[in-house]
Amino acid sequence: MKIYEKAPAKINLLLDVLRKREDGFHEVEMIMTMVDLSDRLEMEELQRDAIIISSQAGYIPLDEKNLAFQAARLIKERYDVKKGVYIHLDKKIPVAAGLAGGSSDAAAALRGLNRLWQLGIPEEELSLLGAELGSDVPFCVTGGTALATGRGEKLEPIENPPSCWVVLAKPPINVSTADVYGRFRAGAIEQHPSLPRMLDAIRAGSFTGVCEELGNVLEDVTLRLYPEVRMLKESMLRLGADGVLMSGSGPTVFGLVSKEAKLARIYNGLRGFCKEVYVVRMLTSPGVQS
Ligand SMILES: C[C@@](CO)(OP(=O)(O)O)[C@H](O)COP(=O)(O)OP(=O)(O)OC[C@H]1O[C@@H](n2ccc(N)nc2=O)[C@H](O)[C@@H]1O
Ligand SMILES: Nc1ncnc2c1ncn2[C@@H]1O[C@H](COP(=O)(O)OP(=O)(O)O)[C@@H](O)[C@H]1O
Repeated sequence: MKIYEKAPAKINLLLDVLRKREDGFHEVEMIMTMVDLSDRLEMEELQRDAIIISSQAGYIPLDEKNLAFQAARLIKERYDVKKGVYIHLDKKIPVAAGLAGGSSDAAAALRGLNRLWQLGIPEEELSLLGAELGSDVPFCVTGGTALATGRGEKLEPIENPPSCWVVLAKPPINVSTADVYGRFRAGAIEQHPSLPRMLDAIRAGSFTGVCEELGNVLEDVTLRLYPEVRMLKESMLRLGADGVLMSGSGPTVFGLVSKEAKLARIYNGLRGFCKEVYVVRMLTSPGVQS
């Protein structure tokens, strides 16, 4: 039997870092939501005890470093599954981009293998398993829109933000999440984003409010290291995006746009100097709906 599972990219509408913890991770407050730019996983049961990963993308690991491999190994070990699986990853999400592509693949593998092997694992338990693979994996398991705290694994579902267009642009640099957190200095942040105001804007369904409250303290590190990310933000705003922010640790910049008529100008303007530009919708169907 073959099954398919979609693995959408996430964006952080708000990302605040509160402090560094004893375990080396950072305590965060984030508002995360999904966008309609997705990898697709094809999963097929193998009678022999093996995990085999393939992908059309030449630039990701296909061995045990692959997060989908790690998800399959974890679920097999934890639920004593003797069968194997062949997973093909059709990658569309740019890698090491701040869009949680690897984490979403891991989450999709957990959801898919739960179905393929008929394990009946409840979503909360899948989410806990996901936390063993990475801080962003639990959110990718549940999807929707959520307030994420702790190191990102504690989730509270919230209403979806007002639906809009999302323009994503990834400059040709690879950013390491560990490196960005490693360079982050809380004392250097002059103004933290306001979580209560962002939550109010989302609850009120105010697109303008959401655009005004966008904020990510990790920009302080990544924009200093890579001035081209700052330039990209400025260009997107100049071209007419309503609100602009870097996603996660970067380097992808996203622009929220309410009017379809503005998209061509923004896309064409960005494509003049940035090869990877995507125009997608915010994914507002799953999760809690206002
Ligand atoms: C910044 C964010 C925002 O959503 O996303 P990305 O830019 O990676 O997409 C996340 O916090 C990234 O989550 P994720 O990519 O799952 O990170 P993990 O694999 O758990 O951790 C990678 C490394 O980042 C650092 N890390 C991660 C999360 C956190 N709350 N504090 C940290 O200090 C640690 O050094 C850790 O070793
Ligand atoms: N299935 C996967 N897809 C993409 N990257 C993966 C995958 N499995 C492991 N990786 C590795 O994870 C790292 C981070 O990738 P990704 O999740 O795309 O970035 P980010 O956390 O910035 O959104 C990359 O260095 C990549 O080699």
